[in-house]
Amino acid sequence: MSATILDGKATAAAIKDELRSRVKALAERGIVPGLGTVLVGDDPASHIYVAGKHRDCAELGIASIQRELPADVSPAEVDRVVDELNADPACTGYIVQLPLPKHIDEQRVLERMLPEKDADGLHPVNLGRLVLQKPGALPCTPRGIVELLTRFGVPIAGAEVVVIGRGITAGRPLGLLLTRRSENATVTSCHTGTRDLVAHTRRADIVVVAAGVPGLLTTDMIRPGAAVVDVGSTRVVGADGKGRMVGDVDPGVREVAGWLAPIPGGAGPMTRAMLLANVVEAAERSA
Ligand SMILES: Nc1nc2c(c(=O)[nH]1)N[C@@H](CN(C=O)c1ccc(C(=O)N[C@@H](CCC(=O)O)C(=O)O)cc1)CN2
Repeated sequence: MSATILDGKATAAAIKDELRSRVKALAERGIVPGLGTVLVGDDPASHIYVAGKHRDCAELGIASIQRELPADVSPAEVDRVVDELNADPACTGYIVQLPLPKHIDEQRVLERMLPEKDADGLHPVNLGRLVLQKPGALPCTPRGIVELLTRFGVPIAGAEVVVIGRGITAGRPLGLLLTRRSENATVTSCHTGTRDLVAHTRRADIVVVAAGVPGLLTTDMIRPGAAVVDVGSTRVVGADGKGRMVGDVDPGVREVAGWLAPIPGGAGPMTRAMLLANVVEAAERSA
């Protein structure tokens, strides 16, 4: 039996429709949310993601503020741009696209942002709020995964969830989100160095893979009927010389899993939709 596909593209489109009316309601009160982006360097994937974020904003009637900086920018210049967005009243929320070039300290830049303008939920204050189960912006990929599972009726409360990968944008905050009282899952945080990884994944009701290792999760590693969410995406060049994205989940898993959020078309589009939700919610809160 083939898995039910957790269609992130269609779900993100439905969420955008829901947000459109909320942006309209804000506009009727004279409030236009404005999303800022800070993009440093020439990483082609980052350029594509940021362009997608601004396309989404244009579709919904959210204003866009774009700041692009060269790969060899000085830390002081990045600080200056962050300070500028912190002070700009037209920018109601913004993100710093990750990863940053090696010579820029990511954590220092995130900490310089005003927590109330952090549209990505990656500022330490917002991550602390997540730990404390207080309201605040949530990281977009974890929020999108929980939303996707919920909308497709995948049981989360009481579920055994294994998250492979502990990065700051996906794996680590996802574990925190799923163990909140409102989600109530039991989470095991694994990584590529976990001893006997398969013993963990085989017990799980839900497996989320965000390790960036193509094909890491194979058919024999999951319980038949489990839900699987692919988050890791790696660009590879095929025999035809063309580039394409591959996930951390082996294609055979589709035949064993009960549900599958694939790459592409699963968690990625939900990440974009949740950024919009964070921006709209922040504007509603400030109104
Ligand atoms: N500041 C942030 N940086 C990064 C984040 C983030 O949430 N905040 N997440 C990722 C990149 N990202 C958004 O920023 C992102 C990644 C992937 C997708 C997506 O829709 N992917 C497609 C496939 C795309 C392709 O084929 O090229 C999919 O899965 O269908 C959206 C957003 C790291 N940095």
